[in-house]
Amino acid sequence: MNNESTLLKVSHLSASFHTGSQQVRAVEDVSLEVRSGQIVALVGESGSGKSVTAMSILGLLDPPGCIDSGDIWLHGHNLRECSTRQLRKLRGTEMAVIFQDPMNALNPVLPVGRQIMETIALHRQVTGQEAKQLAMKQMQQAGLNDPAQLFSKYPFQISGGMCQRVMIAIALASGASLLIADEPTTALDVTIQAQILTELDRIRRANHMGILLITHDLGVVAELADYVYVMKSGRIVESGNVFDIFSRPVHPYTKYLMDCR
Ligand SMILES: Nc1ncnc2c1ncn2[C@@H]1O[C@H](COP(=O)(O)OP(=O)(O)OP(=O)(O)O)[C@@H](O)[C@H]1O
Ligand code: NI
Repeated sequence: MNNESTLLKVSHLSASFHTGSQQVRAVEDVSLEVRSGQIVALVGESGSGKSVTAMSILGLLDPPGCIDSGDIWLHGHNLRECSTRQLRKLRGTEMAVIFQDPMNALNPVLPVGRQIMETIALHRQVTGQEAKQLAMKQMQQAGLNDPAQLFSKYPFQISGGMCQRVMIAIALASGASLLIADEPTTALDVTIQAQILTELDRIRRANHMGILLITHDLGVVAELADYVYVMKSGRIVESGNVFDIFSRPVHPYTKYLMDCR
């Protein structure tokens, strides 16, 4: 996996929240890399800055949050120099995101099949009929076995696990090479969690996607991740390939995390 190309490179990223006269640093000098086909885990206690890191990469960190310094490169794009409009375009084509709460991430008043079709129509010249066929194909790819039946359902009519699969289908339909998954299974039933994670593992192999996986669950990290970054109080305190991190954690905080398993 070492000779895979670097997809995402974050260097010396700092971000903070400005409220009144106060400035609170949420992310401090974070550097990380994701390669094609790799699952890279970002772990750490609640409030350590994992989501702020993810939102910064996605260009979705809204005021009072802001990036103070650092560089974010995706493919050849310097994301820090992109306009809001360019970033939105990249989110539909180069990078995709799935969140903890898939039901809220979807548009509540649009059938799920349409939402996948819209993504397809964004960057492919296809007829409505072709877009529909492609959407159904992506649904199948994301493990939704009866796409024809699901196509016209609204998000509230299907389960959380299915909503997350729809989000995955949208990510696949976008052709994104980077997927950012922020606690993608936390809100789901335990059995469904495993299925969704297996799905992520499968699509990174099949589609050669790079995945930045934010999770609290070290069991998941051990099973899926190739590389791990450990965050504490906004900083990366340890990183390494998953085998090294688990067999000989160096930083006391990493040891502590391991003991909490
Ligand atoms: N909307 C906000 N306003 C002010 N400060 C915020 C806001 N969101 C986050 N922060 C600050 O940023 C820090 C990092 O938050 P972040 O959401 O990245 O943590 P996290 O590692 O994702 O935690 P969790 O595991 O609970 O999701 C928080 O401790 C908090 O101080
Ligand atoms: Ni978070």
